[in-house]
Amino acid sequence: MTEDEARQWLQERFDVSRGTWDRLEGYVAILLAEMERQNLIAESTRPHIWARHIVDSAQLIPLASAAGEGQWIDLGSGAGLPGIVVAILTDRPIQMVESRRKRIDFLNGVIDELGLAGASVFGGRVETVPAAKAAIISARAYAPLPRLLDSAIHLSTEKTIWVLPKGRNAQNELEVATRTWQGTFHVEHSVTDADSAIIVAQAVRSRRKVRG
Ligand SMILES: C[S@@+](CC[C@H](N)C(=O)[O-])C[C@H]1O[C@@H](n2cnc3c(N)ncnc32)[C@H](O)[C@@H]1O
Repeated sequence: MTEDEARQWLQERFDVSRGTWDRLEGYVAILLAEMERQNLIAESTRPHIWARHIVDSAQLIPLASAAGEGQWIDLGSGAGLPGIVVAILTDRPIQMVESRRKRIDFLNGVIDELGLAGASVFGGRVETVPAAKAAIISARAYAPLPRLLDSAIHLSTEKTIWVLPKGRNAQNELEVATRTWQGTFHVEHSVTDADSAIIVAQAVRSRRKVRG
């Protein structure tokens, strides 16, 4: 996908208004400027930021469209991917979880600068976020699936839709995870990278028996 195709994809999928384009472009500019201070995205992806990061994040939104009302929680948000993109393109309240101080400050700065009223940051480890009932949970390049589920199951209910972009390892990670986790899992193709996949899951629960 070229950068032009990426913008076109966004326009067609989200019917992006002028104000929303301004925010997306504002976010890209802030992110690239911050790269002088911290390494937020791989240097090699800089010229392809719209396809590799903005669309790569935005494609999660339609995959979670069946979710009920409630919060979207994004684990290990880092640069704000997909959290900030979701906050710009949807009205859903979103909480980004990030443990590194410099990244927490960056995310809060983006929220302030772009006026993203529905977005907030939990500065700390995912494992320490108070129990919640997220409508949607996302995690991009945060942790392998078994560890990801272990760390965040307390933020979910049976209704939560999990949207989890993965590289080539999606099928392997799924096989390992389903030894200890059950639920409805399926794998979607990524629109930005033929080799990548997105695991979409619901009704995730542990197979481990609770001892009486
Ligand atoms: C490889 S980066 C990916 C960032 C972003 N999601 C993206 O796709 O560009 C992983 C991020 O997860 C954060 N992280 C890792 N383990 C975490 C944990 N247990 N709790 C909160 N954040 C965590 C790291 O600080 C880092 O910013």
